[in-house]
Amino acid sequence: MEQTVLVAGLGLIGGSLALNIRENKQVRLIGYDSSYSTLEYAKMNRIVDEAYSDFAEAVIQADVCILAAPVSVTVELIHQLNSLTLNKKIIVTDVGSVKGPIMEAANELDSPSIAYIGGHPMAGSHKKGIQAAKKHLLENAIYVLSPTDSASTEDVQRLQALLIPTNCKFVLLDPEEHDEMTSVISHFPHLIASSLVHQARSWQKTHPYIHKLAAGGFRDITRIASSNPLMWRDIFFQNRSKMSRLLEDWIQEMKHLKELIDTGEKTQIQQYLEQAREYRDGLDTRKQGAIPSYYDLYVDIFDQPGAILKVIEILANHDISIKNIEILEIREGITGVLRLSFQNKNDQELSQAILKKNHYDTVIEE
Ligand SMILES: NC(=O)C1=CN([C@@H]2O[C@H](COP(=O)(O)OP(=O)(O)OC[C@H]3O[C@@H](n4cnc5c(N)ncnc54)[C@H](O)[C@@H]3O)[C@@H](O)[C@H]2O)C=CC1
Ligand SMILES: O=C(O)C(=O)Cc1ccc(O)cc1
Repeated sequence: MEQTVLVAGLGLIGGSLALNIRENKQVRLIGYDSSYSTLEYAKMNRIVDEAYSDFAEAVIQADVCILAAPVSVTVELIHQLNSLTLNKKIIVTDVGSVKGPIMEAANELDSPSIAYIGGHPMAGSHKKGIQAAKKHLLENAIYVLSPTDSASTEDVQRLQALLIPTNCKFVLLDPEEHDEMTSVISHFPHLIASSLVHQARSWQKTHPYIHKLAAGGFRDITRIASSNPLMWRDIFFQNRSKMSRLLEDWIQEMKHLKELIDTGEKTQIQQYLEQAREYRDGLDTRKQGAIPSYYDLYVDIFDQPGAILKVIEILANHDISIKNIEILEIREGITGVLRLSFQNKNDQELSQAILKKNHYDTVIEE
């Protein structure tokens, strides 16, 4: 049976979902966005069958609607749904990073035609827009679903069936629980990453070359500070009370650390670091969470012109796609290390075997 699926908001996440859903030949895929250039891109690249700049016109045709706009816009679109006359049943879901305000609006929907299922794929990237959309973006990621009372088990199963090509893993969660957890492991770390960058930036006035010294650690911990500022501003304010509470806790924690440093409490500082290391090492880094983890392979290379290109070329010749490349500790005249990240274990192990055959020293950290 053919069904019409609407993706409302064709950016990084909406576009990536569309690239998966269009695999299903039983689906007529339509898109809505406020940006004409996005709609044009989606049509030209056959990401959607039809493109609309009017939400109402698009949604009345849909059997399933995926709201993939910023969280505050998603709330507005849900309010808009309440003023429309829908003459057939529709499953509505969203992908918003904060669930509270969205589910509040969804619970106020009074049309009996709407089955609302909150959603949040726990993967993404620092990029934005449809040009950054990728079919494999959500591979192995946790996909949180929060069905309202308006949605039956069959509705949830229908939505899951539509999202099968993404290869994500579904988890049912209460919205409040979701927002508390994501505030800790996703939203708050973004604020801290940005604050660390600001700290380095202000020290640059004293030490103009400070950025040249920034090694792997600083780059790792601040990677997410390169994310989309508009989206994160929206997330912080939509999850404002939880962010404020975490900031309060953090300030107390920093005061405590300052005291330990000022009074020379070496044992306590060491314990603090040991406890953090133990917990961090215990996290299953191979399973995708809010921060996608990749399968890394470390390759020793010599600092010669073209050394990096050679490694990439070898893997490209075997059609292996590298998700991230980082150069660690390259110094003139000595061996350097290349960290290659892959999307899955198979690519990681295959690359190791191929590079070994080509006489490279490689390591996979367990
Ligand atoms: N970026 C990420 O890593 C993740 C984002 N999310 C959530 O996904 C949602 C979308 O985020 P992204 O795709 O990253 O953002 P994006 O900026 O790439 O895409 C947002 C899209 O919504 C459109 N849009 C904005 N205002 C609109 C309006 N009034 N009407 C119609 N369309 C409008 C934009 O033109 C754009 O195409 C957000 O709610 C975000 O919280 C969820 C998981 C990961
Ligand atoms: O790229 C990263 O590290 C992310 O943090 C991606 C991300 C961004 C927003 C979400 O709601 C979920 C995941």
